[in-house]
Amino acid sequence: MNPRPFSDHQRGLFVSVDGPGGAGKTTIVHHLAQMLVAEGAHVHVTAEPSSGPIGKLACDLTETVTGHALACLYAADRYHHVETEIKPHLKSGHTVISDRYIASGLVIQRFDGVDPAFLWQLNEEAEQPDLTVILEADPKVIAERLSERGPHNRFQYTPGSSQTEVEFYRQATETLNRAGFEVLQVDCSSRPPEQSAAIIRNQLVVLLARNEVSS
Ligand SMILES: Nc1ncnc2c1ncn2[C@@H]1O[C@H](COP(=O)(O)OP(=O)(O)OP(=O)(O)O)[C@@H](O)[C@H]1O
Ligand SMILES: Cc1cn([C@H]2C[C@H](O)[C@@H](COP(=O)(O)O)O2)c(=O)[nH]c1=O
Repeated sequence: MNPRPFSDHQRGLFVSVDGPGGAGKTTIVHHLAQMLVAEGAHVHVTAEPSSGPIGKLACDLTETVTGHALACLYAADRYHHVETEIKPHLKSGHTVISDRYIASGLVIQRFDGVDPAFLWQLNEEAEQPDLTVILEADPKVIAERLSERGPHNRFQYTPGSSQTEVEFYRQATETLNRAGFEVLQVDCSSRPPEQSAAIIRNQLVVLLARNEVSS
């Protein structure tokens, strides 16, 4: 068994982490990055909305623009993010971890009533991650985490939003599975974030081993 599985690969792995508001995406991404760096990986942590021009615009407009227009803006940011930040880092051997990616695009704009089929059409040509992580959690647990931490955006203010979002993520996961994405569902209701990160890390080791066998 290779003791430093992440240290000697030409192209890095692309991992996305999505899930309902307050599930723990940012916290788990932080632990995962620390874990991979400790094992010799070059890691680039990124997020959506991206820090690029379209991401900044989307961020500025999220409270005032709704529905299809906002969905298009987030999808545009995603395609630009892939070309200008994600692919260049993958090419230089970084493992890229994105805090939110396609699954968020399939879920969040549904709160504004956008049809999931439209959201899929907008997003289906974006780069497929090597691993798409979907955090799952009991809606009651994440509603409590959200109220302790405080909501980050208008989608998290509505009572019952956690319950609705968990269901939207379930449907998005089905769509991604049907489209052939490598999806890992991690229930983070009662696990400490370090353990959720370790589950993701272990799946990446499996993927690296699989890639070695097939190359
Ligand atoms: N087991 C756990 N796993 C992850 N986060 C947890 C856990 N228990 C408590 N938390 C806390 O939940 C809160 C929400 O976490 P975080 O901000 O990482 O979520 P998020 O999914 O990135 O949220 P958002 O969608 O609003 O960006 C944080 O205060 C975090 O410390
Ligand atoms: C990727 C994506 C993001 N959003 C919105 C939702 C929030 O306003 C921010 C994300 O901030 P957080 O701290 O990670 O919760 O971006 C969106 O509406 N649609 C998307 O596809």
